[in-house]
Amino acid sequence: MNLKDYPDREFLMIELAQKLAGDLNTALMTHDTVTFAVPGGTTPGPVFDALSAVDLDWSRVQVLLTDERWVPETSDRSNARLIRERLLQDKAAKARFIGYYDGSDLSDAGVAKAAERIAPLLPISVLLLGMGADMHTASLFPGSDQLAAALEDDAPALMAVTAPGAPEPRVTLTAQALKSALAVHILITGRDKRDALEQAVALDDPMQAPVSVVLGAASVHWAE
Ligand SMILES: O=C1O[C@H](COP(=O)(O)O)[C@@H](O)[C@H](O)[C@H]1O
Repeated sequence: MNLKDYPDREFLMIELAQKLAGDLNTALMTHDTVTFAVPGGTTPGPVFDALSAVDLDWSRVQVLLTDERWVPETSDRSNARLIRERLLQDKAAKARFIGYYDGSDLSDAGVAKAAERIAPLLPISVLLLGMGADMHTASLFPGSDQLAAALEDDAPALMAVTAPGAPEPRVTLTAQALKSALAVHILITGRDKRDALEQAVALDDPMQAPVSVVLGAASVHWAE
């Protein structure tokens, strides 16, 4: 793991946006289209704001979510809503967004269809992940009934999962889809998440600390 410590959050968000833009540009040099997988949640909004203004060939960028809460975009818990409002703006409005939520009840058949839809977009070219203070990443949650299956090497790329204590079901990219990404960045802020990161490194056990599946390959970007 490569840990980058920034003097403050504003600097972190701008620097990380530049780094992601550089990785996307590099991928665009050798591929007609590239896949950019991004998290939802409360942390990445400012990175998306900065990235949306960057001049790159967004028309060849396919944006996927690392995970989604199974709610419509009218909900402020919708990760797709965050992506539309903060990333798919300005220059990045030309990117193609492939969301998961389709208004159906979350069924195995529905998730299998969504997994089929994203299969041609894999492997991920550039992956940005968040992490919770409970060491979850994407929607791979410690204590989730589906975690062991989602960590299997032969798991489908996308699975329906439940997060302990969360109000709605979710879908998540599984460990194998995340691990196949060519460039991996994790964005965390605050002392509690820095402590959680250190705990994840010490545990080195994906069942207790799911984020550890990607730590070996990741650059972790942190500011207080
Ligand atoms: O529920 C989620 O949590 C993580 C972390 O979110 P944050 O609010 O602590 O930044 C996020 O990466 C994931 O995409 C989201 O669905």
